[in-house]
Amino acid sequence: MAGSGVFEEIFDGEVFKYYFDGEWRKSSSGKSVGIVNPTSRKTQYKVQACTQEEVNKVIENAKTAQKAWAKTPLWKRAELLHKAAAILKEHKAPIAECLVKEIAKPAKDAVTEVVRSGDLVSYCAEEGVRILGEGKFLTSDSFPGNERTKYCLVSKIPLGVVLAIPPFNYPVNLAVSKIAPALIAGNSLVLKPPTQGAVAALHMVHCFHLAGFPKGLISCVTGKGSEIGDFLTMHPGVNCISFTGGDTGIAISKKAGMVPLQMELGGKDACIVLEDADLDFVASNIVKGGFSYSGQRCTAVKVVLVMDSVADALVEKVNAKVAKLTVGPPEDDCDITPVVSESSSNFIEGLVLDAKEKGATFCQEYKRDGNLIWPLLLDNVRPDMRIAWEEPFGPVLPVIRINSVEEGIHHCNASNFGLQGCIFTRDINKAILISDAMETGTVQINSAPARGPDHFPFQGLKDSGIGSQGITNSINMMTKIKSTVINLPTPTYSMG
Ligand SMILES: NC(=O)C1=CN([C@@H]2O[C@H](COP(=O)(O)OP(=O)(O)OC[C@H]3O[C@@H](n4cnc5c(N)ncnc54)[C@H](OP(=O)(O)O)[C@@H]3O)[C@@H](O)[C@H]2O)C=CC1
Ligand SMILES: O=C(O)[C@H](O)COP(=O)(O)O
Repeated sequence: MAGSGVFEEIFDGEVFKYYFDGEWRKSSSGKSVGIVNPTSRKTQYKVQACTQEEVNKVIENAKTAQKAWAKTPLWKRAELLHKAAAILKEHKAPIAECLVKEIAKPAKDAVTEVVRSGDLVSYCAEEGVRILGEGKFLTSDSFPGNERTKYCLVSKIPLGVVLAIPPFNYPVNLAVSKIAPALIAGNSLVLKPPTQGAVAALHMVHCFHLAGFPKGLISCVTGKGSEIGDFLTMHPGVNCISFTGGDTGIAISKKAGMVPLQMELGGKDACIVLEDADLDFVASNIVKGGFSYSGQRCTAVKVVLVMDSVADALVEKVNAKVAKLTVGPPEDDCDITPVVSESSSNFIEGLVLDAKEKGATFCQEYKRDGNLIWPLLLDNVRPDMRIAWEEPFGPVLPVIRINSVEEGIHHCNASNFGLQGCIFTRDINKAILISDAMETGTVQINSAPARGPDHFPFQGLKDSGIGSQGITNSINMMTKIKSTVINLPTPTYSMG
């Protein structure tokens, strides 16, 4: 059960505590924030509503802890991360239980998220000792007019305090994807978890606590993003922000100071299907890509752009598979579970009603019970419908019929988003041409979009983000280059 066993100290019996200076504490605000279970729609857990004063102390503390951590040998940092990864995996069951209750993630996927997170932390430790242990050596004589009198030693140094803000859909995995690179690179880390998913994140942080990281190096403050978010992101003590979420990220990037930003935001991932594609294979990918975790993935297939000549056949195959999806509570490991909140369900319903009014073909009857929305394929969607452009973040997938590849590319590139896209065809030459023309951070050929494996670069163009994630890129992003130049009194050429 959440907050029991080794996790007892993170819970006061009513409210989960926040983590500061290596200890679990209650906020002086005396206030808490409720976390509503998307399935029961009742308050499941409560977390502390931290104050600005507490945020100030956490950041001050993180600053001090970072100085000592930067002097800790790289292999020791890696050793602690490996330990945290093992503890995380050992306690996958209670953490997964929180994911089921807080964000209605299907039971098996919840366990997978925790295990994947442990693997990510270990991989990051290994990658860190390799790439941070290497630098560059340059000599001056390669630039015109110079003799070989200067040796430049280039290394990577930490940034300081990294602020990590993950979204609700992967509160553990998208938290460790920021925590592990920050720590291996010698930074300290302040985590502000999403409210839905905060309790799973607090359990994950306790695994780092149990691993024995120095006091103050990792902290976790809870509270509503709308209340403490701006204070955190605009705080002068923060040296880097790594954020994953929706449009909030655009607002943060306008307000944040002169600090490096890593922003992974929304997407409208297009799936372009050509006439020669294997339609059974495509249908499986569309159903998995569009409906897993009820479409609440930034990398979900969010619009199908299919050549008209094969559209009827494809839609029939997709419908046959949609009919087999199980719908119900996450505890039963159903394919389709309630979406995260009532406001999210209402938003999705708004997109569905707009499509209905404008004449889309409903392949299934629209059905909703509370936050549970049955999977729905909308055929013959046209560009004047909101669902053609907006991200439902739910189990509703639009199909747009196209008459040329150019039409598909045009629709994809007219979007404000540019996260991922995918192409299905047996013609690899055509696939490469289309991939090059698509304005997205990643294009998958013959597979639905996906972020993983977690060491692959992951980035969005346009409103989908700034910078690139993936283990190696995140480590690099959370460091700065430092040069030390050795100046010699006389030129020296090797072997000369
Ligand atoms: N590209 C990618 O990698 C991914 C993108 N996403 C995108 O995220 C969205 C869904 O996630 P969701 O959690 O709803 O996204 P939000 O943008 O609503 O929230 C993300 C995080 O920001 C916090 N937050 C809210 N307001 C502020 C603020 N003013 N300052 C700082 N932080 C704030 C939230 O806290 P709180 O919960 O307390 O409000 C949460 O921790 C979708 O658009 C999806 O596409 C999701 C996953 C991956
Ligand atoms: O948050 C998201 O939606 C993820 O970044 C997508 O991850 P996945 O493709 O591995 O599900």
